[in-house]
Amino acid sequence: MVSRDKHQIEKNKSFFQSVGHAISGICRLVLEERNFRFDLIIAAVVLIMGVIFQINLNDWLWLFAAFFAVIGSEVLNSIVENVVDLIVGRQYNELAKRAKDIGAGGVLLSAFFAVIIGCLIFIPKIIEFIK
Ligand SMILES: Nc1ncnc2c1ncn2[C@@H]1O[C@H](COP(=O)(O)OP(=O)(O)OP(=O)(O)O)[C@@H](O)[C@H]1O
Repeated sequence: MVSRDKHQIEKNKSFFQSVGHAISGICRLVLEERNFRFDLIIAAVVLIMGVIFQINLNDWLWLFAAFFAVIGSEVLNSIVENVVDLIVGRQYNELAKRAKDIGAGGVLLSAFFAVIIGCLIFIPKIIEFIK
């Protein structure tokens, strides 16, 4: 979704205008970032598993922390990619590669954290279920 204030470069005039641009940014993430959509699908599956296994409040808090760690790093990675592309355009640049690879590394680390949280919460429950 493209913002209605297409050519605006001044500061937002109201809180609602700020929120509108923020929602437009989230829509861009969903529509244009494949990995972000993948994260949302995984989050939906984990949410369903949490309901099925009736996990407790503490487990839900850890899952939300893991979810927002991954989403946060995806957002930062997308910002890095866009800013790098804005600066270097479509030409190879060693510093551009470094910035993008580090951004991708941050996402990988947060995904690793989320997988550990998911395993610690669900593996005992799955073992209990199949016993
Ligand atoms: N301008 C550039 N100069 C050098 N290397 C680049 C440049 N643009 C991209 N790369 C390399 O290509 C990789 C992928 O690029 P980019 O992050 O733009 O693609 P992507 O498919 O959107 O990545 P992701 O899967 O993380 O969303 C980067 O991690 C980097 O190694």
